[in-house]
Amino acid sequence: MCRASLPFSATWKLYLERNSRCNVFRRIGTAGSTWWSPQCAAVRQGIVDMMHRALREPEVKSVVICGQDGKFCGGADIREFGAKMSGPPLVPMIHMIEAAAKPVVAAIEGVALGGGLELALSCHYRIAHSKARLGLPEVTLGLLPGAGGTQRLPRLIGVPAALELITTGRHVTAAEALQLGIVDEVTDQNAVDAAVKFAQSVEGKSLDARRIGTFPCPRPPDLDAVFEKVMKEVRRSARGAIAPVTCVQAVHAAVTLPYAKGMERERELFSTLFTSGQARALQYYFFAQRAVSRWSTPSGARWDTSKPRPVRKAAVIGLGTMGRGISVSLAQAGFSVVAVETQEKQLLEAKQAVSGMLERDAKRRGAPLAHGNIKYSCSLKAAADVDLVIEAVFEDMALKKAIFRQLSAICKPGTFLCSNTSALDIDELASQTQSPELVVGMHFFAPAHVMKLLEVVYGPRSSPEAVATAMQMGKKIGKVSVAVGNCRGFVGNRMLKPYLEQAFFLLEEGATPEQVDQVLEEFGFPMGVFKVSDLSGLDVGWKVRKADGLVVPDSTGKSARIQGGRRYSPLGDLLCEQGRFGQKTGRGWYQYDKPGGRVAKSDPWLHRFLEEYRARHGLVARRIDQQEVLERCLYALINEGFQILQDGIAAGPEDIDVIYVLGYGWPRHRGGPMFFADMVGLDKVLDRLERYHQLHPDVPGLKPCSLLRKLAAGGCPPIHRWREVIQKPHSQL
Ligand SMILES: CC/C=C\CC(=O)SCCNC(=O)CCNC(=O)[C@H](O)C(C)(C)COP(=O)(O)OP(=O)(O)OC[C@H]1O[C@@H](n2cnc3c(N)ncnc32)[C@H](O)[C@@H]1OP(=O)(O)O
Repeated sequence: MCRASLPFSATWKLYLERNSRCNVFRRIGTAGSTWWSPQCAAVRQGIVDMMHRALREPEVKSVVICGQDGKFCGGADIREFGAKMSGPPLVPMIHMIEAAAKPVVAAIEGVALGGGLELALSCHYRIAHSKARLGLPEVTLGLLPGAGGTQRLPRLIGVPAALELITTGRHVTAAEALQLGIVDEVTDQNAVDAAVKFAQSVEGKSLDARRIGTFPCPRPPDLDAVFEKVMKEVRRSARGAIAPVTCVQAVHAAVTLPYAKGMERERELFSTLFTSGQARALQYYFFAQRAVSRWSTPSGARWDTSKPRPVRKAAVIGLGTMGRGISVSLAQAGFSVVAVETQEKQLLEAKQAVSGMLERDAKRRGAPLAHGNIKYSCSLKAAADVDLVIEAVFEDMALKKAIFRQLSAICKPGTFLCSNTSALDIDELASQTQSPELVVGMHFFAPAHVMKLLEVVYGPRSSPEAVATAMQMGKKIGKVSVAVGNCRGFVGNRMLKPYLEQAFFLLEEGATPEQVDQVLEEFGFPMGVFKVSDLSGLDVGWKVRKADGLVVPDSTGKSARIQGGRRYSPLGDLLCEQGRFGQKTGRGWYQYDKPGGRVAKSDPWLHRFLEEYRARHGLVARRIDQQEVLERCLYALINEGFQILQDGIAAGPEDIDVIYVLGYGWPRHRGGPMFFADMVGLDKVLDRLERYHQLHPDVPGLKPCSLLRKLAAGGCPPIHRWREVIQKPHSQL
């Protein structure tokens, strides 16, 4: 028996067990990480050498490949993808294992992902621990499984199931893997011991039927129709991402070509993806999503020095759409929840709605119901003994202030008071309380129980403990929490403002909502800016603009287009004055078949309205090309992102990018707005902004931010080096 041990990324070691009785382990190789690094090369070399030796030595009858520290293999080290590959290549190694004349068994504990699963698929048998997860997540990194995964998996589990796993990158449990036929056995006991036992039980048996590469690929009878349908669906949901489409092409090759030719095709397709900008973007995003948990604030508070306080019981104040979603999230994560709504009728409605949401979700996930965790009350006093409160009432500063004053008097000392405000000043709320250091923002995104993003907003007085507690709370309820500073709109909504503003200006200059939306959707947003506005309700922004004094009594007059010396578009206000609030009224930038309708249709009324508006203001419509639409909307948003970095509101570009991908539909395969700027070239973004600002000097949002100028003047350093430039001003304070 030869036992080769393959740990995931931390330390790679390879052991030889001469025979299972004498248990002599010999270390063959140790490495820092995975397939691509020189250390990985040592691992591959170790496997190759060990396999040769195991096959040569007559006393070795079978081989078990297992991981170290309870993890089989998480696949390639993504950080090493740029490096030159050395050592034995992966694919021949996999073929060598499959061709072995002695049984090779994979003992899968922890994870078998990507190249790790492909290695397991080259083994003759796979035994998994019941808690193991398996998958081919390459597509989420802009790649395809390039070590035979696209050719072997369909041969093993059939084309439809393989297509689903490969194009989504979904991880499956050991139980599902068994059901699908990916593994041969699942055990609750020690998987390595089980694999050793299994290997001994199959010693000497024929392996002819165990080499997946030799299997014929099952061919669906209606092959063309199946692939046409899948391709259509994948193209629709990929929104411009190339990897899922390429994955389908690779699986198609498995069905239509002999194995060796299919492998060649897989390699060709893999190479095109490997060097693509989308793969770079997705791999950047993979690390960005992990980097945001290592938060820091300009005052020096940090994730590794700030200790969160335990939270067992939390209150949600205000049970509108957001409060309901937040209550559901908390209850599902096992928190005791006190849900407060002051009006009896609304409380009852909310209770029914929350119960319905919990029931539907429990059914969908096959999980137990979390009803028992929620107590409903009409009184704020019910929050007296909670550890943390999330206020989620209307976006009205006076109302929120009154609630914070009351909560400060009612809640036990030390209770964290959080607001779900999407834009209002956290410091102003904190100033209403006796302990401003306990106040932070927890900005959820609608629907709050579904959306993965949480902006945790620290004010100048928020304690590191309060930030750490809110960040940890977010993690516990399954959100990706991003710590951001306090300013109007924080990061996400602040950047949205110049984006929306440009969209309005483009309409004034001759574009239509359909044209602007089409350009943005082709870029990869699920919905263009006007469709999103219709969905969220045009009255929301109108209310804010009114509160800001931007909406003048006569929005049709000439002066309405200038506010505070800068260009302003009253188009949104004019629509609201007509009662056009979007989907909810059946009319907005588009028309819908009924109030609440969802399918946006072009509205001739709106086009006439735009023409009349332009005529009234002496604006001559011009032809606006796609490039201008995209650049003006996106570069204005990106420019605000640089300003946010300069102001220290976000600690790094990763924070902004994660917020935009998870909260605002920015296409993941484009990495996020700041990554996109890096890809386009900071000098090019600067140049275009300068040009647009020259043409529109009354639009401050188009004036390039000095951080962007500084980065461009400094030779456009790559995005991972921006922090060095950003952090300098803070360190000099
Ligand atoms: C021919 C082609 C051959 C092979 C192609 C491939 O194999 S591509 C890679 C396929 N594998 C993956 O995509 C796995 C990605 N990782 C994960 O899904 C999770 O990290 C995992 C393994 C399930 C562990 O999750 P957990 O929540 O326990 O930890 P976390 O995600 O926070 O990760 C811990 C740190 O490890 C870093 N890391 C994880 N995976 C990789 C990787 N593949 N390469 C490099 N680094 C990886 C992760 O970034 C964390 O470190 P940090 O410093 O915090 O960023």
